[in-house]
Amino acid sequence: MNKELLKEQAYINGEWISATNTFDVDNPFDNGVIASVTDCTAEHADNAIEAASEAFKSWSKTTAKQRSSLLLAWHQLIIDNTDELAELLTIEQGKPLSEAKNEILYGASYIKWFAEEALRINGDLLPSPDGEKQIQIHKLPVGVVGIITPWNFPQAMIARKVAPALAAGCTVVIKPASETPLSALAMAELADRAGIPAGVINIVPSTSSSDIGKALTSNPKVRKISFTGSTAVGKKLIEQSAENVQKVTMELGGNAPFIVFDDADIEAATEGLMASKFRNSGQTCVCANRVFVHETLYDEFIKVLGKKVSALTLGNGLSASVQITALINQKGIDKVLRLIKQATDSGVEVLVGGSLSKEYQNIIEPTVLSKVSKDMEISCEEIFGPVVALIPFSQDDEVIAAANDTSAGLASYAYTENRHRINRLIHELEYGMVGINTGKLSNEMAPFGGVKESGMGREGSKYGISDYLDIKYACID
Ligand SMILES: NC(=O)C1=CN([C@@H]2O[C@H](COP(=O)(O)OP(=O)(O)OC[C@H]3O[C@@H](n4cnc5c(N)ncnc54)[C@H](OP(=O)(O)O)[C@@H]3O)[C@@H](O)[C@H]2O)C=CC1
Ligand SMILES: O=C(O)[C@H](O)CS(=O)(=O)O
Repeated sequence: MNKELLKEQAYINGEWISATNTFDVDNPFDNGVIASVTDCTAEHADNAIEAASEAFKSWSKTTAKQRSSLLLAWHQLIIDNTDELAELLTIEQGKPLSEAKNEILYGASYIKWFAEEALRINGDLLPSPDGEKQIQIHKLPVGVVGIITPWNFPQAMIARKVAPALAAGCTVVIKPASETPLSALAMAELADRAGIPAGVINIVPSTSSSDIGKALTSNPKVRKISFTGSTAVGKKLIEQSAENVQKVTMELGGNAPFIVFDDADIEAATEGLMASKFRNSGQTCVCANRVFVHETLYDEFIKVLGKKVSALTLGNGLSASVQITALINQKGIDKVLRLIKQATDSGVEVLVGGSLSKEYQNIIEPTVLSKVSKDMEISCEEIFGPVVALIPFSQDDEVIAAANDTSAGLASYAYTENRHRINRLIHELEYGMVGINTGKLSNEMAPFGGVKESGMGREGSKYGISDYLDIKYACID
């Protein structure tokens, strides 16, 4: 592997910084150690915040064109280094190389999108009630942004936050997941090569995540927190951010319903389910988590689906054509096996898979569970593994109520050709995103985000940059 982009130090104020302690990063497939990374403390975070605060003074005064061209230069370097970045991502996160390449391009698409959006941050000139004063509206960068990201998309989740932040004129301090810091550090190296000035992007890898989180939320110089991860941690960060009334963007856990109605095309619906469920071996917050299938299609559906799931290939993400790979760590494996066991102990039937692979220690077999009930733990928790939980249903009212019976509200999916039903689902499904006849929602031009306990704010699209801007109103007589 090309080691040029494998960085093991923190990146603060344009410098690569070592520390007394380091932590190991291992390959989820075989638990082999691939790097030893600087283990930052709260003091490093404080230094990074100071650097970002100082850099903000000049970065926020650059022109939109200057920021746009630097983001485009960064985008191009990421594209030019896609293969190296993808290989690094696969060895630290585990996903198949083909998916890692897609993630690099997906993350890069946000950088290109917000390079363009930087040029469209427009204010307003409004009429005043008395017709005599001038009402000016200015959109200004919020300031230093604290960013905390998860291990499941270690490059794209950073790009999806840093791109709008920099486009708006903000500067950032990033704590990547300790499972997967290498992708973040490689992106910093390419940002440096692109000419993004020192202090604009700072990265503090750390195993002391709560200390770094407290350093970010307790410092009044940090004006915003952007987080993707579990709802539990998101709630803590929202609570902590209240101390300095920081803005927050939260992309939290999901529990996506995937509803197959009686008029659905079974071939299309099973294809959509495969795409939604097995991406990243089921470790995404928008994976189909509960699969409701109309009773009239149920037997045919499980036959078609079972064949496709049984054909999935398992192995090392670096091997071509592998589709299902290791889960991120033992904690993730234990959680999925616990949910499967609780379901089977309650009488649920295993149609495909159901246990740890006999050939690969950290891979769970792609699994299909039949006749799951909506009240089982596997229906109430985010599975985060390659497991399909099938729930039969008969009435529209019943399945919409069941789909909404969760504190999550991120992604939802339905397969039907009935226009009236589609209109009803779009209005009645309590989710930030609804996929109709598709299992793939995410792209840079759409507003990604949830409602209820799946978070707040939107990432991507023309809406994504407003989370990094303040509105200033000037009244001139
Ligand atoms: N919505 C989404 O996209 C995601 C949802 N999840 C959900 O979260 C569950 C747990 O996954 P996991 O990766 O452990 O997610 P976590 O929420 O635990 O971790 C996400 C990020 O938050 C950091 N973190 C953890 N605790 C704190 C804290 N107290 N203060 C500040 N930062 C903190 C982590 O650092 P550290 O490196 O120390 O863990 C990591 O960088 C998954 O099973 C899934 O249900 C997970 C990932 C993505
Ligand atoms: O955190 C996640 O799971 C990602 O946001 C999902 S996606 O944006 O890659 O679909």
